[in-house]
Amino acid sequence: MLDAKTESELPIFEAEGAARPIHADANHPPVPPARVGVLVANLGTPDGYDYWSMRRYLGEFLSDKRVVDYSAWIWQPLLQTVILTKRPFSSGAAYKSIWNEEKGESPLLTITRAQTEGLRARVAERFGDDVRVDFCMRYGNPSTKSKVREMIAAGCQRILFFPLYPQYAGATSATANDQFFRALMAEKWQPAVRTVPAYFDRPDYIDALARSVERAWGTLDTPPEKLVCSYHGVPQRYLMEGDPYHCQCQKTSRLLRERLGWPEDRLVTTFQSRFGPEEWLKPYTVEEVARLAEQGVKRIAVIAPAFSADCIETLEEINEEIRESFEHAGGEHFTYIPCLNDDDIHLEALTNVIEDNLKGWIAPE
Ligand SMILES: C=CC1=C(C)c2cc3[nH]c(cc4nc(cc5[nH]c(cc1n2)c(C)c5CCC(=O)O)C(CCC(=O)O)=C4C)c(C)c3C=C
Ligand SMILES: [Fe+2]
Ligand SMILES: [Fe+2]
Repeated sequence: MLDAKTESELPIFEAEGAARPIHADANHPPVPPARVGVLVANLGTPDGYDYWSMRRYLGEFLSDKRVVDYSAWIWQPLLQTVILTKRPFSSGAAYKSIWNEEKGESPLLTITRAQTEGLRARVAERFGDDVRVDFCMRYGNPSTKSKVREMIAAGCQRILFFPLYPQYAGATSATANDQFFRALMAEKWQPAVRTVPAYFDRPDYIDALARSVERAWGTLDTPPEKLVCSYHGVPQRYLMEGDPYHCQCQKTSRLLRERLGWPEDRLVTTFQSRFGPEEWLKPYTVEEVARLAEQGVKRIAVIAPAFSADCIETLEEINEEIRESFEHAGGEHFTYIPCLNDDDIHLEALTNVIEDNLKGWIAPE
């Protein structure tokens, strides 16, 4: 008979599938059957919109050097005294206006959970029960660390980590990956891992975006004159330092326009959510929609292709502040096109991304 130690070292993927579970005894911990994990990650969100929840969340977020890369000697005193004294109030009020009161959480969390449930069902259809799908957040809860730990405890000896950002940015995809690797540092049994790259140029993802535009157009008697593609901004300097986010946003817009069969001037690419005194990627959405209105454009639609789920930046900033800027400058009809969220066509595209990235680890049934 094999002793327990030898048995735990058995190859994990035997020809016929997962290894047998090993039950605990006094000299050995339990070892569940081997599985594959898919861990979806989004940005994060505060636990509440009160001052201290907001301060904790913004403090964690804005202390991330991938997000704000100033020297800690200069940045931390400013952050801890000025910014974290004021911003939790203004951001808290913005979160309050969009909060999912029924569930006691932000829309980003509600939608990310719904996306995960949809992905779990689709992945189970394609791969059976050997793949576990869950989600985590880069900042706040559920934390990346807690979910990595759960996956390992559930027997995931291979983990596919999937930051849900169509375009790569150091401030989003890279920091999510950093946090994933940090979580692995705390584990005795480190699984084999892969990270999913940006997926903005996949035809199935572009098709999902295009269909959401066509759906919005179908609900309107008169079509908008312009579609504004508003991406979350980053400092212009990050582009100059090699971050490809700007180029991937521009390409997303081009591919979307080509898929829609539109002329160049019907779609405008802009960047939103500027923070701090530095110059960010331009044109700024809030200024550009006002400029369009001043030039006589009466009807626009705005879509936010950098966000896989609606959140404060879309529901509050675009649909309230940016709408106001357009209307104040003389615009008459503003349509906000929701993010792809848990739409079937989006989840199908994301499941395809997962399937492609699981190749060589596990095959569809
Ligand atoms: C300060 C610098 C920031 C950079 C750089 C940045 C990049 C960036 N962010 C997203 C996606 C999201 N950001 C969200 C909220 C948010 N972002 C910043 C700052 C930067 N983001 C702040 C301070 C906040 C909090 C809200 C506020 O106080 O204004 C969110 C929404 C989270 C939610 O719970 O709803 C998302 C999503 C991308 C894609 C990106 C760069 C590519
Ligand atoms: Fe942001
Ligand atoms: Fe570029």
